[in-house]
Parts: sequence; structure tokens; C-alpha cells
Amino acid sequence: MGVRELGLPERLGTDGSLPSRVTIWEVGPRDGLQNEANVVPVEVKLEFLDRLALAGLTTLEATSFVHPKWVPQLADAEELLSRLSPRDGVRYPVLVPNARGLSRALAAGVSHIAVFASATETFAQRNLNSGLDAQFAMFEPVIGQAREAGLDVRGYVSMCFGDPWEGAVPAEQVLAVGKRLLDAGCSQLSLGDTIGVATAASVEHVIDTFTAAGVAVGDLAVHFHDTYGQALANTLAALRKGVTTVDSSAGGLGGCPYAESATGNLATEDLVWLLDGLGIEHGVDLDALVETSVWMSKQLGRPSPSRVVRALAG
Ligand SMILES: CC(=O)SCCNC(=O)CCNC(=O)[C@H](O)C(C)(C)COP(=O)(O)OP(=O)(O)OC[C@H]1O[C@@H](n2cnc3c(N)ncnc32)[C@H](O)[C@@H]1OP(=O)(O)O
Repeated sequence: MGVRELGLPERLGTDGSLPSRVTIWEVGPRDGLQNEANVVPVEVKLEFLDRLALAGLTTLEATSFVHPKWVPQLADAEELLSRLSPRDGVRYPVLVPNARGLSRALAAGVSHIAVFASATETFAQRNLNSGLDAQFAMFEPVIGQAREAGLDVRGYVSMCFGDPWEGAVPAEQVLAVGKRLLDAGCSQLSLGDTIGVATAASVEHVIDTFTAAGVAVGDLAVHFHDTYGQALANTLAALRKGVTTVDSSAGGLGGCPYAESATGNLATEDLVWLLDGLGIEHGVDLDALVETSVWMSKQLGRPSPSRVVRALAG
């Protein structure tokens, strides 16, 4: 069952300024599984990816080519991609931090990568062993070489709305990091609320800061974590600002190994329920997705934190 079967009026209470279609950028296989205490077997990861594709998701962030000692949960990136049977119409972007990561990703035959910058000094040090300014010496050549090789490059910016060590993060600082990634050749920026502290007002403020600086809202995506239960409200605020790409994680898996206060991502099922209620197209079969998350919960040995999964799985 979905929200449409309830016969509720679509676009209830909205001003009609919402997009008609949203692209869901599914991060469960990467952002979700990178934070699991145990390494998930590659066979389970492959089945997870395939189930997500069959449920209608067309962007599946598959894994990371980061240092295996930093994120052992994704140390099987080469094996995963070599055994993956890509589905037609589905893209499988991967995270790449540096030149070594790019050469591994190119050898694995990827066509879409994402670099991941930090909006703060402390998280750049903790997550990348780098610094707020120094991180660009790592990313800029990677973006240039990837573009030359014909790859599409997304840029993540982490800690856009608050940082566990530095507190509030000025929107101008987020803009400076994001602009540098776009200027280096990223085609899209994903604005990350890595620890889930954003509220609708701060989301609007950061998006307004980018658009006032001339960044097209179509080049922005949002990436929310649900630590304080704000992920859906924040998503709605972003949609109202014209954002059309939303990151989420099947079943609400996720977190970040280098930011302990980061809990699960916005659950894809919860996002789908919201989009359905707003009459926004997304192409995902909710029942198939819930089945996938129930299956994944069994593999991980704990229930999904997604409210929609809990409600529909009975
Ligand atoms: C918000 C989020 O969710 S972001 C995603 C979650 N966080 C992450 O994935 C963290 C990723 N961070 C990292 O992998 C690391 O911090 C790095 C690779 C960026 C930098 O780590 P450093 O230790 O400074 O790397 P450095 O360049 O000094 O290289 C050290 C060694 O690692 C190796 N190495 C570096 N990068 C990689 C890579 N991408 N893949 C494999 N090996 C690598 C080098 O070859 C070198 O090996 P050697 O000692 O045998 O010569």
C-alpha cells in the first residue's frame, strides 16, 4: 500500500512551486554499508544493488575507492564492480578521494565518480587527513583527469549545516567549497547535512546563498541525515526551493565512520511516501523497495529505522 491508495488530495497545502519529478540518488550501498560494524559479504551487496535497481532506482552509489584501512567495509570495491551485472538505464557512481582512488576506479571501468570535500577544517582533517584548503590539491587534479577520461563527476560537500567539532558552519564557507568544486568541473553538488542538525530554515538559507551567487538550483542536490527527525522537513524545504535531486538510503541505513554523531540517512521509503503525497514522479516501486529493506534488515540482523518500512512491513 502507498499514500496514493489513501485517496488523499495530491499537492495538499503546497503552493504549486514543487518540481514535477525528482531523481532519487540512492546511497544505501555506499553511505549505508560503510558504517556497518561488520563487513557485509560481497554477495549480499550485489543482491542489494540488484534489488534496488529492480525496485526502479536509477542511481545507485555502489561503493568507494577510498583507502581500505580507512573504510574496511568497502575494501571489496574492485570485486564488487567486477561481479556486478549493470542494469540498463542504471548508473553506479562511486566515491573517489584522490589520484590512487581514481586510477582504481578507472581500472574498474566506472563512468561516474563523486569526490567528497568538507566544509570545515576539522572534518577535512578527520575524514581526509587533509585540511579545508589543502583538500583541493587532492580533488582538483582528480576532477580534471576524470573529466578528461569522459567521466561525470559529482561533488559532495560535508558538514554544510553544522559540524560536531566546530559548531555552526557559515553558509559563505559552504559556498566557497562548493564553488571550487563546480569551477573544477563537478556537474552537481550534493549539500550534506552529515550529522543531521539542519532545519528547514538553514536549508533554505544555504540554498539561497548558492543561488544568489549564480549557482543554478538544478546543479544542487541535498543529502540529509535524520538524527533529529528533520530530514523530511528539510527535503520539503529544498524541493520548494527547486532542488530536484535528493539523496537517500534504502531502509535508512547509514552514518559516517568519521563523524560519530551521524546517524542514518533519510530513508528512501520515507522520501518516496512524501513524494507520492505531493504528486511528484520518482519511478520507484515502494512495495519492492520495502521488501528489499526488510530483506536487508535480516542480513544485518536489526530492524530498519525507516518509519515507512516499519509501517508497511507490519
Ligand atoms: C561524509 C562521508 O560519508 S565521506 C565518506 C566516508 N569517509 C571516507 O571514505 C574516508 C576516506 N578517506 C581516506 O580514504 C583517506 O583519508 C585518504 C586516502 C583520502 C587519505 O589518506 P592518507 O593516509 O593521507 O593517504 P596517503 O596519500 O598519505 O597515502 C597513504 C597510503 O595509502 C595509499 N592510498 C591512498 N589513497 C588510496 C586509495 N584511494 N585507495 C587505496 N590506497 C590508497 C597510498 O598508496 C599509500 O600507500 P603506501 O603507504 O603503501 O605508499
